[in-house]
Amino acid sequence: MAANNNSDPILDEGGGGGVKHEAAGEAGEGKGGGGGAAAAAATQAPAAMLPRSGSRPQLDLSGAAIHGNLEDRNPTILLPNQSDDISHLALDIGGSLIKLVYFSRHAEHSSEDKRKLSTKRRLGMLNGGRRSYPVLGGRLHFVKFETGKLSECLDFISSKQLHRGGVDSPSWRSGAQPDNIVIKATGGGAFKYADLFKERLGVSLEKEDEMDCLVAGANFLLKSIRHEAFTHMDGQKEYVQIDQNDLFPFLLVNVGSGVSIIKVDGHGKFQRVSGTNVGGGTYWGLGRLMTKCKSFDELLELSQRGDNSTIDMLVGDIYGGLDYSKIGLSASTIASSFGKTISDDKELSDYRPEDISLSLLRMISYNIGQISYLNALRYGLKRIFFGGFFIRGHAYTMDTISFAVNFWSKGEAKAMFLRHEGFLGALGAFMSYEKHGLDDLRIHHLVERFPMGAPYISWMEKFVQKGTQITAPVPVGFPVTTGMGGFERPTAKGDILRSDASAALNVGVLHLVPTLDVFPLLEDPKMYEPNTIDLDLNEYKYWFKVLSDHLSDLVDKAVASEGGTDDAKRRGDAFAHAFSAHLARLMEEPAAYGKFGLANLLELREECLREFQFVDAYVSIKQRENEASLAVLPDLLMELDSMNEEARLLALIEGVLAANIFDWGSRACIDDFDMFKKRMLADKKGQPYKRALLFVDNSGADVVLGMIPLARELLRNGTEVVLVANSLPALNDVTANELPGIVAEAAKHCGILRKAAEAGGLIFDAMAGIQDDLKDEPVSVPLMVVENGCGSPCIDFRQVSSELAAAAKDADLLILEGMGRSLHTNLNARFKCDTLKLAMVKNQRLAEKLFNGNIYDCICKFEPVHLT
Ligand SMILES: CC(C)(COP(=O)(O)O)[C@@H](O)C(=O)NCCC(=O)O
Ligand SMILES: [Mn+2]
Repeated sequence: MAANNNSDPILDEGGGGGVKHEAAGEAGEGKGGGGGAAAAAATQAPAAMLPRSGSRPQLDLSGAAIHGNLEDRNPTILLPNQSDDISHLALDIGGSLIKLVYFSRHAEHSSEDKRKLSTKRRLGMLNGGRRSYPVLGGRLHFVKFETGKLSECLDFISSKQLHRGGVDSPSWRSGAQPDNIVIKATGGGAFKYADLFKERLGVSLEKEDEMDCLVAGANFLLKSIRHEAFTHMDGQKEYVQIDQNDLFPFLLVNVGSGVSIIKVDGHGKFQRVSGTNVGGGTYWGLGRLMTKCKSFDELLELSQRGDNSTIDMLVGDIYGGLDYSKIGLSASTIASSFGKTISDDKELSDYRPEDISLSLLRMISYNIGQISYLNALRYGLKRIFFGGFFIRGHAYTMDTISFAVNFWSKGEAKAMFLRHEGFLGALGAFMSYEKHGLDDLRIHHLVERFPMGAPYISWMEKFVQKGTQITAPVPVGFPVTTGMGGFERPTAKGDILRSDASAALNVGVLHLVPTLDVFPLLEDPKMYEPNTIDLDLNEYKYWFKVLSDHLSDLVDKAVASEGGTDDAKRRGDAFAHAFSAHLARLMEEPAAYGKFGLANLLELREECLREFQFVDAYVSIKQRENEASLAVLPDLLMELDSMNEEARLLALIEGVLAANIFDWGSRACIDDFDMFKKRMLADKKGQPYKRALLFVDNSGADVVLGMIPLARELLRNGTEVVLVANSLPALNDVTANELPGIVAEAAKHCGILRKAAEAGGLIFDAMAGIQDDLKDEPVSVPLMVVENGCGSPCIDFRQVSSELAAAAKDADLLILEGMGRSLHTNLNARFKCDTLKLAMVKNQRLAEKLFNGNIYDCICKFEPVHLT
């Protein structure tokens, strides 16, 4: 074991073997050992600040100027000399693997039509008359290659022109030659392969210190990604909520080819306190010699069928099958790794490769766990984060390390793992660019997506090549024999190595969306959890079945929405495969993509459709239903107007529920209508709500005959109404783009709606001439439309559009409608203003589970603030 001295051998080449590159979110099998010279001499590096050196590609800030009002929260910054599509690439070239992190710019070029501009102005978002401009918006991609296959990596960079700012950059289009391009790189390979990069790509590698990068990467992940760190004990993965104010100090253990142990005290403040030369490279190297395995993952896979008791000398072997309980050791505890082989009269070939692999894995994992714990003890640290590609998301490895930390610390210290385990160094190198744009990012600006399409080859090529192979394997169970001091066999669930397709899917693409905000009316954003029910394995199984059962119908609709062409059919097929693979992967390991609730699952389906270029699967169905509903709206409005106020309010609420598919025979399982009525009609007569945000759900009857008449009633009472709709299509939900057209049609039959829509800038003709002058008093309170920032049937209030956040500032009533927004999510969410949740329960199981009720029951849940 390496101690904390300067004599650790420097580990470098871990060897290659195995298959091609792997990209986050694409099919591809990761092979090879851990990262570079991380276990190099355990020098007592002084606390260091991460250096920031300038190099290209970077933002060209020359001539930068703020336009508009200097007091704006997000003032427009114009960079006249900056090309639109910038891209950064950073590398961590380790002994076994090359890790790439690259950024692609995807600025939101959303059209700023008259309606949007008018709404933004009314919401106070356009002080100074210019819209705010996202200074940074784009995607962070994570890709890895084997160091032994460096030329594949170079081909990848070259094919995507990552070294020149991406395929979309103007310099690439104009065929300009790169001159003096510098790419940030860390790991030993940054030195070793510098000439090759210059020769093949014409770029210089600017070396960044490996430890600096590891720490910067880990700190970024722990600060910015909600579900990054998790514990793994006895097969159970549990995500840990990191308190930003109580993160430091911690111990960071990076298990690459070798192991670095770093005490982290803050951003840029750390000390490499130890290391060990017994790491991933050791496991892979010894394993390869002893088993003839061709790849790291093959070796790891072998271990899962292994029985180490044929090789390791156990306490029971020494004590005649008994525990040595006086010192807390069970009979199954390993007394001496490989100890049994000394007394056997056997050759290497007499041992099963499976058993050898498991003995090796246990020996090395325990050793890493133990050394880490001793260093934690040395500095009084309770939290140890493990990273590096040795871990490989492998459940048994994590369980073994956790066991060692827990066992030796008697439960005092906690082992935690990072989902982006292998990318710490590359991320840190990325962050060493002078302008990487990540500094100001907050958790709510990042959305992780799990695309199936590869960045390397197009999804179409991939599916043509791989066809139905893109499925996840069926998990296999192992006997559980956990005992005092250890467990004999791999017991962790999900310890099956994922197949080619799914292994790559643990880390998604990080979308950086600076326009997202936390909804300001959330009572306690830190405690907020959007999902109403926790998906345990049974719930997962149930919803997987629901989604699988709906899949072929959805594919039919999606294909029809694109004209039923051959291309659409192929994409439909590919979508079905991809989504099924996601489901299979999650079924195998529900926590694979982070903490994943029903809302995430429903959103994944929509994202997957979008990935396969289905813009709006329900487009024609929505249109048909809108037209049919608009045709009966005048009669409904007439009927409502003939009622007294009290009867009308009841009819309106019932109408919303009915249109959300209401069965008249059903009962209300939560019925706060009287309380709502009291507030609306009796309590504060003459004191109407100032502004109501109505979160609308489905197209057709739901919005036209349900929510719009309810909005009209509020407007009639003098309440400003903001209709909040999806930014992107999801099922048959109405979108913010579609709503103004629907409102304009509805307004043809109703003066209240017309005046309010004019005042809110939804109808322009009648406003011609006075539109741009806000000094003119509108004749009615306004009716506005804002997008919610979502493309899902549910809503996560931690990440909403800045438009919605602005609209919320003056709101004193929220109405959440539909199952997705008020039942699957937000049923238990508390807000800072009165809230009405309206939904029809369209699922028997949920009705029973949540309310002991029945399908088609309704909820009308009113939560006035003064009662909370
Ligand atoms: C499909 C939905 C998520 C759509 O959300 P909604 O429009 O109801 O808000 C929801 O209606 C639902 O979960 N329905 C149950 C589907 C089923 O049990 O088959
Ligand atoms: Mn819906």
